Amino acid sequence: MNSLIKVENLRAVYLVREGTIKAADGISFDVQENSVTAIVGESASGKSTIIEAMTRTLPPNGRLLEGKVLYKGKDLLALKKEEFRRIKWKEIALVPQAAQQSLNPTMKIIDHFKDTIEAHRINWNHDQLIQKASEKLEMVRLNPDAVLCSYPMQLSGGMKQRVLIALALLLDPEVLILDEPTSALDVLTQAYIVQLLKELKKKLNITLIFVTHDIAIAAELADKVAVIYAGNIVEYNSVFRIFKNPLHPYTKGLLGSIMAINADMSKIKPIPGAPPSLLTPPSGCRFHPRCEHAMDICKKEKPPLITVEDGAQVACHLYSQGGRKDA
Ligand SMILES: Nc1ncnc2c1ncn2[C@@H]1O[C@H](COP(=O)(O)OP(=O)(O)OP(=O)(O)O)[C@@H](O)[C@H]1O
Repeated sequence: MNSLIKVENLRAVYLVREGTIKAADGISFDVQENSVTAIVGESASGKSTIIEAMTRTLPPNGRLLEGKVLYKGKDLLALKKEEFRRIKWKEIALVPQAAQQSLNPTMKIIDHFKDTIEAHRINWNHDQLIQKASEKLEMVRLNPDAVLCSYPMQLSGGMKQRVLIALALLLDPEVLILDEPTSALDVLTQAYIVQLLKELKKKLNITLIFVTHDIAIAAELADKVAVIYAGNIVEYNSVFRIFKNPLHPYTKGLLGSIMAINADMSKIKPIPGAPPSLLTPPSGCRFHPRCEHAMDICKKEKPPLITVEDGAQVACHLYSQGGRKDA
């Protein structure tokens, strides 16, 4: 498989009254063609910032300090606005976090499809639009006859999320990026959306990148998982190895916390402490204050993301300094 997207040293911050929030601090990862990549981490770890920086959708107080997002050899972050607009949606589509709220309550669903083609200067006539919109709605198992003439408030949360996925698929993108596609949905609807994304991936041979705070959803859907902690990727590994043989102490902690849902409560092993403030993150490895294996070097030097075995990548001095690897 080829690398379709290569993210290199992405650094993004937010300017706030108190200072600078270092939300994405040197993010690098490759996305293979036709693969599913999950970006996983706790709330406020910087997952959305990575997606927003990659898709040039940072809010007004966000600043991209450096980095590249290479897509088919072009740096998306260096493209002129017009050139980027041509790629966005037609080749790379985004369903942002909480996008359901972006559906205009006064517009029928058909008008949202119409707006999308107008925004991207596509000249379909009304019949073509209905045909394409219906095709995409059927793909997400919605009845076009009922949905196209509905207002958003007439649809459930799960239906709205499926409408958003259908809208994102309208121009047949090669890459679909979804930020928390299952949050704010009940457990059964979450499972339904995950199943649907699996089917779409198979049917359309599309490349998926999605953000979730739920590692169980990543396990279900992803081929590769990027584990984020406090604005850094601490581990980038195949989903199989993340679960079978996680490398980073933080990944192990995350896995310990999902055990609690499925198994014996006495096996809960929460990670001690709390995630740091990204205004004043810890020196060296940002995880060191919570890590039971922290060494002197961890307080001083940020560990680089290194490739260890079978393409697995980890940012931890236990691996880069030849220390204990059985942490
Ligand atoms: N517009 C903003 N202005 C200031 N700080 C922000 C802004 N957006 C995000 N942040 C801060 O940046 C950090 C990373 O936020 P981000 O939304 O990327 O995390 P996340 O992992 O996606 O969280 P969640 O799962 O809760 O959505 C957090 O500390 C957050 O409070």
